[in-house]
This record gives sequence, C-alpha cells and structure tokens, in this order.
Amino acid sequence: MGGYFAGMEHELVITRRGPRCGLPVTVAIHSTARGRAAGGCRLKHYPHWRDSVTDTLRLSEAMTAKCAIAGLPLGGGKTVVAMPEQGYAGDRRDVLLDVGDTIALLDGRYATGPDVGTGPDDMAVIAERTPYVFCRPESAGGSGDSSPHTATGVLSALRAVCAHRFGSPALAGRSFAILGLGRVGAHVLRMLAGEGARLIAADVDDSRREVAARHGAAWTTPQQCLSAEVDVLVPAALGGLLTARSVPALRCAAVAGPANNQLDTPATARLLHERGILWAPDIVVGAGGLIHATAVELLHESPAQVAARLDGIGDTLTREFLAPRRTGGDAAHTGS
Ligand SMILES: NC(=O)c1ccc[n+]([C@@H]2O[C@H](COP(=O)([O-])OP(=O)(O)OC[C@H]3O[C@@H](n4cnc5c(N)ncnc54)[C@H](O)[C@@H]3O)[C@@H](O)[C@H]2O)c1
Repeated sequence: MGGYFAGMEHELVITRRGPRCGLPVTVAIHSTARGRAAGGCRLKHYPHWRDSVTDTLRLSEAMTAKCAIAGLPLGGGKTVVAMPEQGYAGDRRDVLLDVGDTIALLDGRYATGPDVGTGPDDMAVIAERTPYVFCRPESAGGSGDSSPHTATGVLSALRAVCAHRFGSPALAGRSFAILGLGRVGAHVLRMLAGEGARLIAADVDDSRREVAARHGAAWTTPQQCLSAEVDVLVPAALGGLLTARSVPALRCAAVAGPANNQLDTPATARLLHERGILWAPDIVVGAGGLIHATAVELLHESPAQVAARLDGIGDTLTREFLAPRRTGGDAAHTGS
C-alpha cells in the first residue's frame, strides 16, 4: 500500500492511557500471517507522545521482517510507552502492569519481550497480567539472559562471513576487532578466543579492558578499533557507526556484529559494497537472542531444535550473500 496509506498495513493498533500510570501505551500488531506477533516493549521519551505511535508502527513492521528473516513462525508487533522527559516519577510497576493489561486485551495475538528501556525483570512484572511474554528471568520460569544466545548466533554468522569472504568457515587464525565488550561483546570475545582467533577489542568503558586481557585480546581505543586492519570488524556497541565518514576509514574485509542499526542510512550499504567490504546485516547477525527466547518460551521447542535455529543464522546469511545484489540497502531499523 503506498501514498496516502503508506506505512499503515497493520492488523491492529491500540493506544490508550495506562489506567495506573497515565502514560500513553501503544501496542501495534503489524502481521500475524506467519504466526503470533512478537516484538519488544520499549519505554522511551519522544518529542511528542504521538511520535511514539508512529515509532510503534515502524518498529512493529520491522519485527515482521526480523522474525521472517530469522525463519521463525512468528509475526511482527511492538509495544511503546511514551515516557516523560524527566523520567517517570511514579512506580515503574504501574507502567509495566498497564502494558500487561493492554497486551491481555489481544487474546494471545501478540507477545512481548525486552527492548530499549526494559529488561528481563520487567518481563516478570508484565507476566503478572498476561502469559504472552518472553525473555523472563530463569528464576521466573523464563529463558533468562539472551546475550549468550545472541553471541552464539554471531559466531554462526562469523563462520558464514569467513566462508564467503575467505573461502573457509574456520575462525582460527583470523583477526577480529570487537567494538564494545558489553554483555554480547564479551561472550563473542570469549568464544572467538576459544576458537583460536586473533583479537583486538575496545570499549568506552575502560573497566572492560580486564575482559580483553583475560582472553588474550589486545586493547585499543574505539576509534582505532573501528579502523583496525583486521579480517572482520565486529560492532557490538551502539548503532549508527557505519556512516559516509567512517566507511572510508575502515581497513577490514568484512563487518558483522550484533549492534542494532549499524548503518546510519540504508544508502551506506552501497558505500561498503563499493569498497569491497562484505557487510552482514545486523537484523540477521543479532537475531540469536530473539530466536532463543521465542523458540523456548513461545514455541516450546526442544534444545536441539533451538540450537539448529541458532546455527541457521549462518545459512540465512549465506543465502543473503548469494542473492542478487540490491544496492542502496534495505536494512530495517529495529530492536527486538
Ligand atoms: N543483548 C542482546 O541479546 C542483543 C540482541 C540483539 C542485538 N543486540 C545489540 O547488540 C549491541 C550490544 O548489546 P549488549 O546487550 O551487549 O549491550 P551492553 O550495553 O551490555 O554493551 C554495550 C557495550 O558497548 C560499550 N559502548 C557504548 N558506546 C561505545 C562506543 N562508542 N565505542 C565502544 N564501546 C561502546 C558500552 O560501554 C558497553 O560495554 C547493542 O546494539 C544491542 O542493541 C543485543
């Protein structure tokens, strides 16, 4: 649908003032064509609350693509609560219970998980009002921290990248620059070290230097890490790092990491392509956490089925690399 109705292909959108918190809560279901809609709950301030509705429409549509690319029998949805600029002065539980009640209105057509501004503990509170929640803490019966599973997916992606770029999936002896040693980056570093890779790492938080040292990785500044002469740059911090300014300075053969929304604009994919740098879309590389949590908690799959899905991230990328080239990029900007 284009023109006047562009961006409004959603099956259902609810916006209401949370009865407890008084804040605008929006839940959008973009599509349930492949199955129940899934997508995280974002608590964020916007210039105007109406902007949060627009963002929910965009993010839920991106989740339809993310679930489909990940091969999950799930559709796309999203929850956004427009937060006050100074932060919410009331009880955070009230916000989360209002989110839970709003999701409960949808009779299981949508399930939520963590996103910007929320985490597994928040999911446990939402679950007091609706069972359609994933990524709760293990202590609350959920699948727990997603970051090790995201990292497992990143390793599968890196093998596919190396196979395509260097002719072998082996990680031993290859060089990687990991930008960001947070929850996911630290796991990726540990796993790559275990494979015998050569490693450089950086983080704005200098205390992460100890993590690098523990796994025999060289430590550098974020700027030098970005332009390090390595086989693969692994962005594992914030998004937006690939820009018309940063791409000319890259000295890697490929970029593949979990950081969301790595391209500042979709057109930056063309700059990477022109420089002969293979870029693995973060929507595929970073999907491991979403795949694990939804496969365990929503689809009730066995450990072997879940492991096969995580391993499939590499196959998805290989298909993407071998598909006819689209220039200009079509990355969806999304969360989880
Ligand atoms: N946690 C998951 O399961 C998951 C899933 C999919 C995608 N992601 C994405 O992966 C990225 C990392 O996620 P995370 O959960 O590890 O986050 P995190 O907050 O635990 O770690 C991010 C790390 O990056 C560092 N950092 C921030 N800005 C930096 C900069 N400019 N240069 C270098 N380091 C910087 C931080 O100090 C922190 O150590 C994010 O973009 C996130 O959206 C995470």
